[in-house]
Order: sequence, then structure tokens, then C-alpha cells
Amino acid sequence: MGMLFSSMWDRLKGGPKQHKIVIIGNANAGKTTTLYKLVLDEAIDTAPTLGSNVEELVYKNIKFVMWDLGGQESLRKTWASYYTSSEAIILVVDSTDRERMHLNREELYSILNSEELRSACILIFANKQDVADALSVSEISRELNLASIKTHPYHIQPCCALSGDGLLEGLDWITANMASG
Ligand SMILES: Nc1nc2c(ncn2[C@@H]2O[C@H](COP(=O)(O)OP(=O)(O)OP(=O)(O)O)[C@@H](O)[C@H]2O)c(=O)[nH]1
Ligand SMILES: [Mg+2]
Repeated sequence: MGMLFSSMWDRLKGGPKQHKIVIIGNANAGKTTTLYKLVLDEAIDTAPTLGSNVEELVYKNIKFVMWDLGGQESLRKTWASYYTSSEAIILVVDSTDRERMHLNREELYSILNSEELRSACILIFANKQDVADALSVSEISRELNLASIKTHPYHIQPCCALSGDGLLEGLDWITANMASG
């Protein structure tokens, strides 16, 4: 009853503030694995995402609504339609995928030029760091030319979405860097 009352009360007063995060990145980068490792603390078996997944996550008393988008070529043009009122973008990079690194660079620059994301912070997860020949954070930073970013707070975080290593550090950075606090 207590919980029911408090959720009704939240609804009456408009509810606790939700912070919208959109997760993008190339197909197979590990976006869905990241989402469900954060939400369920489990490494789930994934299939390519054909539309989107959305989940709520309460972390350190902050309520996030996390959108995980499909990364296949035909779906990328829909990404911008999810950007409205996003406070953070997570770009999940497959650190083993040298061939498609240029797509990450292109996407990063379209984020930087998006009017809707002008107040958003940008977290880059350098994922799959458990794989022996993964590019390091400094190599990816160079590939993506991160040092040239002057308009948005950004951070690159090494991680392994399967084990969860690095994921909460990334979320902590978002929490500290969202424009609305
Ligand atoms: N070795 C390793 N594999 C990972 C890691 N994260 C994800 N994977 C694997 O990468 C594959 C793709 O993961 P998904 O989470 O489905 O990738 P996605 O980015 O959601 O892909 P789309 O939905 O097609 O855009 C799966 O086989 C995952 O198990 C990681 O940190 N290390
Ligand atoms: Mg997916």
C-alpha cells in the first residue's frame, strides 16, 4: 500500500524527474548488452535490434530512461528522431572493429551538430576491452579526433559490457555531467 501510495503521489505531482539517455553505435557494438547489463545485471543473449529497446533504470536515486537503438545501416537514419530532450548520448564503440571506426567518427559529428543535443553530454564506451587486440582508449580517442570537441562535455570510458567492467563508471560520469544536474 505504501508503495502504491507513493507511486500515485509521484504521478500526481508529475513524478520524479526522468533523465533520457539514448544509446547509439554500429551494429554489433554491444549496445543491447550494455543496456541489459546495467538494468538486469546480466549478460543476456542478444539478437540484432530491429527497432529500439527502452528501459528504466534507477541509479543512486536518479531515474534514467534508456533508449537502445538498432545499429544496422537501414536504422541509423531514424536515430535523430529519438534525440528530443535527451540529456546524454552513449556512443558504444566496438574497440575491435577498425574497419567501421569511421562510422563512429561520422556519427559523433552529427551529434555535435544536432540542435536538439546542444546541451547533451556525450559518453563514449570503448567496449569489448576483454578482446586481446582491442584498440585502447587513446587509440580510439585519436581515431575519433576527440581532442577537437569544444562544444560538449565528453568522456571516453573503457568497458566490457559482458562482465560490466567500466559501465557504472560511465554512468557516474553522466550523472556528474548532465546539464540539468
Ligand atoms: N567479447 C565481447 N563481446 C561483447 C561485448 N559486448 C557485447 N558483446 C557481444 O557482441 C555481440 C553484439 O552485441 P549486441 O549487444 O547485440 O550489439 P548491438 O550493438 O545491440 O547490435 P545491434 O542491435 O545490431 O545494433 C553479442 O554477441 C555480444 O555478446 C564485450 O564487452 N566483449
Ligand atoms: Mg542491439
